[in-house]
Amino acid sequence: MQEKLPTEWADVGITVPGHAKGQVKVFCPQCHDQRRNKTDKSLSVNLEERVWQCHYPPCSWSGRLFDQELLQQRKKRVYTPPAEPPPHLSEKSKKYLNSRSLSDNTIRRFKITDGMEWMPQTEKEQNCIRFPYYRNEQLVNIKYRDGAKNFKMAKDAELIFFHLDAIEGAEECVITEGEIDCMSAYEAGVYQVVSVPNGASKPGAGKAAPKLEYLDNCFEYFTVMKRIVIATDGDTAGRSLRDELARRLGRHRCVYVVYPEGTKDLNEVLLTHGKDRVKQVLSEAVAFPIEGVHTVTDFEADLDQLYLEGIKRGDQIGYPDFDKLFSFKRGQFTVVTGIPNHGKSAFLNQCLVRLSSRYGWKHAICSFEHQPVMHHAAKLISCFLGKRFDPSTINTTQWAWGKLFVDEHFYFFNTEDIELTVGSLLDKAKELVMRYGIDSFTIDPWNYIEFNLERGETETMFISRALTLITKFSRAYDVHVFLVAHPAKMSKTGKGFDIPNLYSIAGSAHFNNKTDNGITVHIDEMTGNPVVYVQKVREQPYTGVKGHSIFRFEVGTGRYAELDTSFSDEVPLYLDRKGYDYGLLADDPIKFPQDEIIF
Ligand SMILES: Nc1ncnc2c1ncn2[C@@H]1O[C@H](COP(=O)(O)OP(=O)(O)OP(=O)(O)O)[C@@H](O)[C@H]1O
Repeated sequence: MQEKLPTEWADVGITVPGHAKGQVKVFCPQCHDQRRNKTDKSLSVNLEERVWQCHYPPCSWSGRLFDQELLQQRKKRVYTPPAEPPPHLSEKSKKYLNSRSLSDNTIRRFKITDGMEWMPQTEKEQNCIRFPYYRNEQLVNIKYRDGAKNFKMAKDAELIFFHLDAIEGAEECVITEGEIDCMSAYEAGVYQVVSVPNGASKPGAGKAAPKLEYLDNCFEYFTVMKRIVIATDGDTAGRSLRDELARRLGRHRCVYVVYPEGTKDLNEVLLTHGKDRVKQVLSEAVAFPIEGVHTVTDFEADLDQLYLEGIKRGDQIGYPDFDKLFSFKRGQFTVVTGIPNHGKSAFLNQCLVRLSSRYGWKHAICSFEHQPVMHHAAKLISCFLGKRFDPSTINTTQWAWGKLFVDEHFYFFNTEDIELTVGSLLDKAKELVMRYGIDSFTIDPWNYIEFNLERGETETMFISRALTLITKFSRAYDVHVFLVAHPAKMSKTGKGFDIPNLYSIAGSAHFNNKTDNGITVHIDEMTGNPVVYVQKVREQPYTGVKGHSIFRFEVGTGRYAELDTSFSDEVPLYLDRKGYDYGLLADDPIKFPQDEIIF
């Protein structure tokens, strides 16, 4: 089925006056023909947000336009390489590069040129240095940088590493945070060096980890690599990029640069201390702590950052009560338990959907309960859209949107095809970290895992070993692992089944001792409401605290709403400007000022 997501007003039959700005009222193409009041412009159109809503209640048609560029980039991956720029470099730009200790030879080697270019930041043409990006000697992209350090990449061009051809077939390389640092390493005689194309974005609360689209596009260049020296800047943003690069490329083969006092990147080292020191700094790069014994010196910079910024709360999924109890952090291990059919998987689905729609989390799911995986995808689409899975409730536009959303954020294991030991599931998850940068991994449920007991090992000993492996994986790969586990048979009192906790899980008390967090989903038999109990929080009170939150469950959509709040029946329409660039914020209904409603 080839649906087209609307990108122009004409695609949805809306006519807006050419000069219109802000918010306008127009005839609704869905209901105007059937209306008796032909003068009623019942459709409110917000031209900036690119959303609309009909205020004639029987119609209530609403929707949003999609960003053509975003869709092209994301779905079709159609890129347009820029034209080869003229080989001109002004004396002024050359002087600037020379002043950064870059020789004419290096400037020529990297084919640096300059020329006038329209810059969105200043809204005028500026003289810009052009850093060309090649793959197989073909120009793929250009970075333009003006004198005030504003930069932009070529329009619709593919994001790849700068100087990529230099690492083809290499077993060792250096990755820098900018072109000048990359050229500085080259200047110092380190030739297998590349730079990320768009620096490091400043991390912030509620902001997703840096998205390394360029790594997805160049992944094969790193498959044979044995040692990767990460030379991002020594500031907070640079460290965050460093950590994500190492997570994606595998910490075991990555080392990172520690800069001499008073410098924060390779170019500063070159300027201040010269070429030999650049080489020395790169050769003395230190390993990421994976396991073993550490001293404060090993992680001093990160510790200082913790001191300055404090321990951060994790990502909150947007339920006011539940958010006070619990937040989600990568690198942790959470067990979800509850009596069969009380909604463990359903609640987890809802959490995963919200973590994606709010923060862009990507999830790998090994679910034995949800097979074939297509059915699971359908449930997630329903939950995301807040619509029953039925063509009469989900129109083709919403359907296309839902598919795009699940396609971008979920990777499903086909449980028929894989060995079901903890080791092999984690190996598969490691692959997905490196290939797609997954943020969470769900195993649902535990009792399908094969117990491959070692000689003399009891079931309890095996569980302990398996949970240790999972914890190590979550820490080393900075992935939140969700493990759904059933309780042993629960006893029943007059008020219904007892509420299970981590000690109730069949097999071992290790489920309590060896996990970071424990959540129970339990239907209160007196009220029928699902109640979510946060039973254990390792990082109390930072990640959360113990307590419970009462929900309602919408069977048709699989959505949860807190007790006194309503289910949003709107397709999420908002463009989230707060940081996450996918532009979807589920459950936020479109808002128009009430006083503008005209019937
Ligand atoms: N609170 C609820 N009210 C009504 N139906 C529910 C509720 N919670 C879940 N369900 C439905 O019950 C079925 C089982 O839910 P789910 O798989 O999430 O439960 P579970 O606790 O994970 O069960 P199991 O232990 O068997 O895997 C699903 O069809 C789901 O839609």
